[in-house]
Amino acid sequence: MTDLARPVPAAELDEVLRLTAPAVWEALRCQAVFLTGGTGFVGKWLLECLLHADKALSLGLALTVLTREPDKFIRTSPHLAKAESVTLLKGDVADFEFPRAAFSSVIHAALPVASPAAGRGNLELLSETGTRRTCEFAVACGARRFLHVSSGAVYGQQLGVQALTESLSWQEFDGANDYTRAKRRAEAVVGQSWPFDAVIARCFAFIGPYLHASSGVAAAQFIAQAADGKGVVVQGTGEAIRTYQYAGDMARWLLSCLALGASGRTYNVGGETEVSIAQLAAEVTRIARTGIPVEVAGRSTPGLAGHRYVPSLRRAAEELGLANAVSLEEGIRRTLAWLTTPNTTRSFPA
Ligand SMILES: Cc1cn([C@H]2C[C@H](O)[C@@H](COP(=O)(O)OP(=O)(O)O[C@H]3O[C@H](CO)[C@@H](O)[C@H](O)[C@H]3O)O2)c(=O)[nH]c1=O
Repeated sequence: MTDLARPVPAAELDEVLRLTAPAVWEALRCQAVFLTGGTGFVGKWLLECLLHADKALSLGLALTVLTREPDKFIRTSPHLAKAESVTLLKGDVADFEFPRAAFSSVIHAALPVASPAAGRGNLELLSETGTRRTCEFAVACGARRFLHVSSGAVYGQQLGVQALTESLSWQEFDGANDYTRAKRRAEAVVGQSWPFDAVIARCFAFIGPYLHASSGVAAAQFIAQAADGKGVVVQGTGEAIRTYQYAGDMARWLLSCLALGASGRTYNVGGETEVSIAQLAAEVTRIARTGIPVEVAGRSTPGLAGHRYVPSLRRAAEELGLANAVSLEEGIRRTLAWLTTPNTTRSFPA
């Protein structure tokens, strides 16, 4: 997959650098950061932004990325994997050998990977095991800060709730799907008593470079179809409601959570503009100018997050001063540009 190697345009990384509170970069100065999930969508964006800031601000960062397939990461993302301040550590999050180095921060962004043959409950177990292993490593390496990249999926179905707030609770046996249960289990591990500052970021839905159609999520598929000049096909009825945050905003928010989040606190990370899946398909089609009408297949495709998946962003705004800078329209434009213009260097309005 050659497109994996296409970096994020420098102008976007400059934008993240400019919009991030200086206190975030100062908190990260001279840090040794250990990252699980560094080769996924979230992890690659964090690496891009950290490497860019490291260079621009001479932060003196040392970034260690745990990966099951270092060779593949080197092959597909050499600009990240071979960066001077990046070290790759081969291993699985469930049982990796602890390196003997000290780290100041740990970011746990790894998703549990369960084979399709794995039985029910396996994803939960993997999620818990990997998170516990990462927390134990954070203790062993003396980390002071721990960012757990969780998901808004933990809320499950909250009927009648307009915007999901961090203080909402859920019943353990509420019929939630495997993914939701796995993410809840991971949060429960992070919530135990550890000797580091743990901050939980609950990530919602995103668009942007590195989100590939193969991820299976609707937005990535729609944008990829349009980028290929094809008509957008909505598999479901298109009635589900989502908000989408642009990846650069996501990375900026996550780094702010890591550096400035209160210990033991949870923050939603997501977009604010509500769209139905059908509206999203129409918007992608309009912006890409394919001229091909959206097809709504109306098949049963429940998605991972249920009908309404809208975060309250008040806590992130009030406590961390965070706001989204990239609109849904601009985010779609940038994602299309990334897919269709290799190594694009175009700049964006401030
Ligand atoms: C793939 C696909 C989905 N859909 C529908 C099903 C759902 O009602 C809605 C959204 O589905 P998806 O985008 O697949 O998944 P969704 O439930 O939003 O998953 C969200 O929540 C997940 C759990 O937090 C996150 O991991 C995802 O990043 C995030 O997008 O769109 C379509 O109409 N057409 C499609 O082709």
